[in-house]
Amino acid sequence: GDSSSPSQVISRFQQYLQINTAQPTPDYHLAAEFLISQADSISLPSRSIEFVHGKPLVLIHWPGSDPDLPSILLYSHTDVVPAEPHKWDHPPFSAHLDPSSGRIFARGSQDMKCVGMQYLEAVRRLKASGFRPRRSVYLAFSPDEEIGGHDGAEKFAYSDVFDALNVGIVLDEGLASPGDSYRPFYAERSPWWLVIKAVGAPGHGAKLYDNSAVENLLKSIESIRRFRASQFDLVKAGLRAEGEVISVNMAFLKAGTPSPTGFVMNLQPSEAEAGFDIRIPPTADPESLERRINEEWAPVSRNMTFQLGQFKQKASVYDKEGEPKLTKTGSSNPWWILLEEAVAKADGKLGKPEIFPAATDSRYFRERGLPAIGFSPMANTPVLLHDHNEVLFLAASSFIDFLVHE
Ligand SMILES: CSCC[C@H](NC=O)C(=O)O
Ligand SMILES: [Zn+2]
Ligand SMILES: [Zn+2]
Repeated sequence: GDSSSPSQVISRFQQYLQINTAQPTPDYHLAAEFLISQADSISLPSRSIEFVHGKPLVLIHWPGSDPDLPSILLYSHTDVVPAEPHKWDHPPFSAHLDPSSGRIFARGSQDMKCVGMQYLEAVRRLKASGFRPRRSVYLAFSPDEEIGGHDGAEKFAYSDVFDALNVGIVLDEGLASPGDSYRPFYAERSPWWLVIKAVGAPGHGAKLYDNSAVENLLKSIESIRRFRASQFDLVKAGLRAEGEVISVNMAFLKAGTPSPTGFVMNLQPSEAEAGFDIRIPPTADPESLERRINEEWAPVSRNMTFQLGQFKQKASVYDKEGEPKLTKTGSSNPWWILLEEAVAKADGKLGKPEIFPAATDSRYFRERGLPAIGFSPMANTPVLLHDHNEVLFLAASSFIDFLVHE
């Protein structure tokens, strides 16, 4: 039948969702094969590029009538985070469609196979209507976002292939909106992965003494929790948005002396360690956080040391002058105006520009000085990315309407 009928659109979406591209062993080749077949079916040239062996990036080209103009890059990642199947109502790679509620259950339904498919379906529809864009449009489907993008977006953004595309604007992922307006993102927080370690004298489990490793670590944990609460309070009071505060969450806690039956109970361990996922908005002062870590969270005076991972990411959010890299919003950015107009034409509401709370591949494009807007059009939808029972509400998300209006 009509290749643009809703059931065909949904069935193609399901096919994409059924490809298991979960980290750490994503089936990138099957995904690439599927995406290339989609490009073929709308007669668009495509290629699969392996910046790193076994990790293809699929690049699809819709040539514009004025190819010298800066192009539009519709960007998405093909990998998804792992799922625990027994905790889902439907298997995470079944793409189960519940016909009564119009919900599709799948890992990647929100993050971000829905967006990748919307690009393709929008192009399919526009092309069938006879529309030809003035600027060239590129669709990039990239690997490894969920593990940092180093073998995907980062290599791509710094490649000759990318330079030759003469990209003027990048569209990438955002978040679903529990309310009825769609959420645009103009920046993102920077991840710092902090491990703090305390050492101290071991001793009898019955003895009260100062400076044990666990006591030293717990003092830090208390201080970190106070800071976390102060940030969270700003959000709860409505004074700051989620992306505007520093988040700190414990990722692991490690201490104890192993024994054949578990842990030695009457020995206070000589080492204790904890790991934290910290996210810093581009508007926060990284030096003051580093000071806090040095003086309060891992002070030498308490026999503590620390390690910070993902420091590379820091450079992506601040430029060489130390200024945060934010994509301009509102009337100072003609692309922003176009997005506002497109959403309005599709009878949608656009929310306030937000800072993305986690990391996306957009940072590599912003780092290259390009504007990048995070936009995953799903209104009236709970934010379920990385969660159990990740779902897309077919009726609530405008699915493919927006891009057709752009
Ligand atoms: C810093 S690499 C990890 C990227 C990941 N992105 C989405 O969840 C994140 O944890 O934000
Ligand atoms: Zn994502
Ligand atoms: Zn993700």
